[in-house]
Amino acid sequence: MSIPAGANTSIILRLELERSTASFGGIATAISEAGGDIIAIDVVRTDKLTTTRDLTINVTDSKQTDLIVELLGRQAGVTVVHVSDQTMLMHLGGKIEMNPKYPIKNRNDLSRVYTPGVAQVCTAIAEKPSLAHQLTIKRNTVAVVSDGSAVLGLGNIGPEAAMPVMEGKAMLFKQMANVDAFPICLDTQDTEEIIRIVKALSPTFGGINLEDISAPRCFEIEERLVEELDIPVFHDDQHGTAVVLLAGLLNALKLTGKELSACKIVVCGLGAAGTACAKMLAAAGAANIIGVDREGAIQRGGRYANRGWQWFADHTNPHGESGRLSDVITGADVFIGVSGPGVLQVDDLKRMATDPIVFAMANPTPEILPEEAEPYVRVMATGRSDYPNQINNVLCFPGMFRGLLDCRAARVTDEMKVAAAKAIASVVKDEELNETYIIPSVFNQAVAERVSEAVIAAAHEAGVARRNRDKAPVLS
Ligand SMILES: NC(=O)c1ccc[n+]([C@@H]2O[C@H](COP(=O)([O-])OP(=O)(O)OC[C@H]3O[C@@H](n4cnc5c(N)ncnc54)[C@H](O)[C@@H]3O)[C@@H](O)[C@H]2O)c1
Ligand SMILES: O=C(O)C[C@H](O)C(=O)O
Ligand SMILES: [Mg+2]
Repeated sequence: MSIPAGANTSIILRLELERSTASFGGIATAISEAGGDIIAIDVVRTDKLTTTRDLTINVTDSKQTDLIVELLGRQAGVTVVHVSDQTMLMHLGGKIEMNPKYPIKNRNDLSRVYTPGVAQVCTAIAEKPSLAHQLTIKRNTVAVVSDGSAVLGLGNIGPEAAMPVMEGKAMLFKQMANVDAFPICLDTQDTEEIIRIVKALSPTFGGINLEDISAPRCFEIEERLVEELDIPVFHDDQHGTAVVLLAGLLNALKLTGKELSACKIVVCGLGAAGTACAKMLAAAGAANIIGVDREGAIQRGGRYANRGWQWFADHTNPHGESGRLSDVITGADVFIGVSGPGVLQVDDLKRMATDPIVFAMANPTPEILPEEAEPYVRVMATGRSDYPNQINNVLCFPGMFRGLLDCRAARVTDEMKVAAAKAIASVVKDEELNETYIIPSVFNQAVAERVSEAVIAAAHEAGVARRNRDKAPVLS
């Protein structure tokens, strides 16, 4: 079992201790020497010779766990019976389940929810398919679709391994915005096949949230589905990320007093998230964006087979800067990382402009760890929940879909995204704004509410809303 660096999880160690030889003081010292923090001790059983205890210990990564087990193994009279991880335990059997809205208590109920009564509802929908929005789960249900090709920053780990992330997204949809979301991980990474399957699934759903599908395939998949379906399709890693990034950056710039249009912004990792973030920043007025991927900076005027990179060649790097990240970071006001772990070094930070803003958003491990970066940056954010400024698309997708479903929007427009970004930014009041509070907490219920209201207003303005909010559902 591998726990990513800085994951800060808890493990439970079951220890069998020989009463005559084991020293609890020695055990506690060994754990603390390894960097672990004991937070609970439970006695499981005792007999004349031995005592068995469960120790709950906070650890930061697998190496710490391994060291604890090794040091305890050296203690006289101590046997490590097993190690379990609380994060793994929370995933036993998956994280979500389906529940009926009503109990079926008698034959009368049965004949309404099922045969024969249900036939009346089926016939009504067959005569008027749009009634599916009122008489089925379509009204409040979103498919979270992944092919497992770009799961967090873990890469192409396949559909089964993607499921825990998609289940987590479904939990967040429900908790933040009361949207019923269902994880669907596909055993194909073929663009045409994904489009065909999602189209075939669409009658069940009121919206499609594409998740963790790698660039550049994700661009074509989303575009075609938007064109060919009459329900909203939203690639979260592109647009959700871009929305939240813009919200955080607008607030961070208020602190540094710099104008977006005057900032040099380096975007590192030009995949789904990086391309969408750069497009959003350009639309908001950024004029000096430089995109960097593994091979270095994208050159203005260059030709690239990757259509995301071609956008960078056509629209960014106005001064023709070249080289690797460590070259183009010189003089940058803002670093946006959506690439992978450890890409940014402390020396790079030292070459940035005054009051640097660093959003190291790769998950689960950021481009630079906050504790390394903090002394050299003015505003720091990561994508993770264990850091105060969490720039994560969870601040967008629940409220975005709540709004889309409520007004039955046909699609997501650029205006809706900008409105969502401003709504998120507005939750942090100017008088509250500071270096460790540029973006609201994901637990702030006002976020999803404000995002959905902003999305509904923008949908009506753009003429893509198909349901007036104040209207009661009509059945004919
Ligand atoms: N915080 C958030 O809300 C959020 C949202 C979306 C994605 N992300 C993170 O962003 C990262 C990318 O996600 P994606 O969906 O865009 O994936 P993707 O596969 O579409 O793109 C990743 C890109 O990063 C590049 N890259 C990887 N390592 C690099 C390195 N060392 N230097 C330069 N470029 C590098 C790849 O070549 C690729 O172009 C992941 O770590 C993901 O977890 C964070
Ligand atoms: O899943 C997350 O936490 C954010 C984002 O969708 C990612 O892929 O990293
Ligand atoms: Mg994602």
